[in-house]
Amino acid sequence: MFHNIDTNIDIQTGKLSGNIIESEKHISGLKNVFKDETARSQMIQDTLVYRVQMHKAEKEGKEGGLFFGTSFVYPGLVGNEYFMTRGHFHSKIDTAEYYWCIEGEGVLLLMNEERECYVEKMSPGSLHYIKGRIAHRIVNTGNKVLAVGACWPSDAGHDYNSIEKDGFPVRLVCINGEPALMKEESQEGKKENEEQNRS
Ligand SMILES: O=P(O)(O)OC[C@H]1O[C@](O)(CO)[C@@H](O)[C@@H]1O
Ligand SMILES: [Fe+2]
Repeated sequence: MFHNIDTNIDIQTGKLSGNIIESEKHISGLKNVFKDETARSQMIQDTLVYRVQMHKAEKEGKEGGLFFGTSFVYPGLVGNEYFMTRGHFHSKIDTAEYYWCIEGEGVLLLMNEERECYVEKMSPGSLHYIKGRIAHRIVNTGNKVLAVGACWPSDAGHDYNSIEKDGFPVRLVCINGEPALMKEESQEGKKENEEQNRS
């Protein structure tokens, strides 16, 4: 009658234990993700930037299944840019995802296929519905771990290619100890500037 539970979540910290899969991203695995690649390459390469824990779900990768996990983004900077996840669109582009902040302070950076960005503040209890066709990246702007729960269709997949190619045009940087949004110059703006410099 009673079904055995194979996994538990610590609801204070988001930590999963039991039947789980864990992965870690260190500074060494985040080449070209941050703006200041020189700063990244000069850091201690095994510095942990984020860890993801996921429940090993039965219908892994199959239509109809769900994934559930917690991402832990550690506090830190690469140059003046806050530690963050790589960010991705879903391979099955229309699939959505829920995020909720468990502890810490941060920003959810969102981007549509036209590379237009918007942000949502993350603080304990904030709930974030990420619609399909929206790339998402978690940024830790605080000084302790940022733990974020997530639930998404298990056949959604991760598309990192478009992010690797062009990145997000908005970055979260630390200016005078405070988080600030830094917008990358648009291609048109760049061209205009180059033309002005030439004349
Ligand atoms: O895959 P990224 O962009 O490195 O983000 C970290 C993780 O956060 C999640 O969105 C939720 O845990 C995973 O799908 C993803 O692997
Ligand atoms: Fe996702």
